[in-house]
Amino acid sequence: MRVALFGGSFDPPHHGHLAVATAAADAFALDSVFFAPAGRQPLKLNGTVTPFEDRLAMVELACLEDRRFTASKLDAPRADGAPNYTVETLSELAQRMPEAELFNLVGADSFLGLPRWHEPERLLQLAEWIVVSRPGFPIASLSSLELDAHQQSRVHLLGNVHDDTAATGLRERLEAGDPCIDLIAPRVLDYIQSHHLYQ
Ligand SMILES: Nc1ncnc2c1ncn2[C@@H]1O[C@H](COP(=O)(O)OP(=O)(O)OP(=O)(O)O)[C@@H](O)[C@H]1O
Ligand SMILES: O=C(O)c1ccc[n+]([C@@H]2O[C@H](COP(=O)([O-])O)[C@@H](O)[C@H]2O)c1
Repeated sequence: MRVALFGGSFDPPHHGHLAVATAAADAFALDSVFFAPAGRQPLKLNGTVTPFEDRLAMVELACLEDRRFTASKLDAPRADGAPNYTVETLSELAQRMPEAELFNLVGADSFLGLPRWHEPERLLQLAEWIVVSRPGFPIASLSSLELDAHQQSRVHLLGNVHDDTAATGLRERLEAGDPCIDLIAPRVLDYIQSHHLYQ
């Protein structure tokens, strides 16, 4: 089994997320991509616009778009209110699936923040990383991270995604009454409308 963890706020899940997961699954022959909404993102402790339960429900609907995609509660809010550190999430996944080849899937913008993540060296040991291009965050800029040769061998760059969808812009457009039909999966859009999110 080749399995990727794909963490994010998913507020809401959008076309960019699906493009990233599809490109990674195709290029790396992934059997499963686990979309894991973050309960408390360690670098965004002020929280998300939308409660975890709604983000998880939207991710479950978005994951119906491809049979390789699965919604995961691995990053559900912790009982003690602690942040969801990816190093802990990947360790948990490795324990649950000891036979799996593990990948961590991120966009180039997230990867540029790696030095500020909890235990970056261990993060690169626990999984191979798939880093996907995002407009405005050129793959070339990733060389500024100064990884050693072994770490570099654990990081795979995927430069064929050019999708400029971002959740922040979508939230603004939804709030203004634009349904963003081409950028959000129809089932997710139905959920947003029936639960009066982003109004
Ligand atoms: N259009 C995109 N292209 C490439 N990667 C993306 C894209 N959208 C999101 N990602 C990646 O998906 C993961 C989860 O992203 P997240 O849920 O925070 O969405 P976002 O659109 O970046 O949200 P926001 O605008 O609120 O910051 C991150 O690793 C991010 O880099
Ligand atoms: O573990 C950390 O220190 C850490 C720091 C920043 C981001 N992350 C995770 O990276 C994923 C993408 O986050 P973001 O906000 O960059 O889209 C999400 O699952 C976060 O929980 C994790």
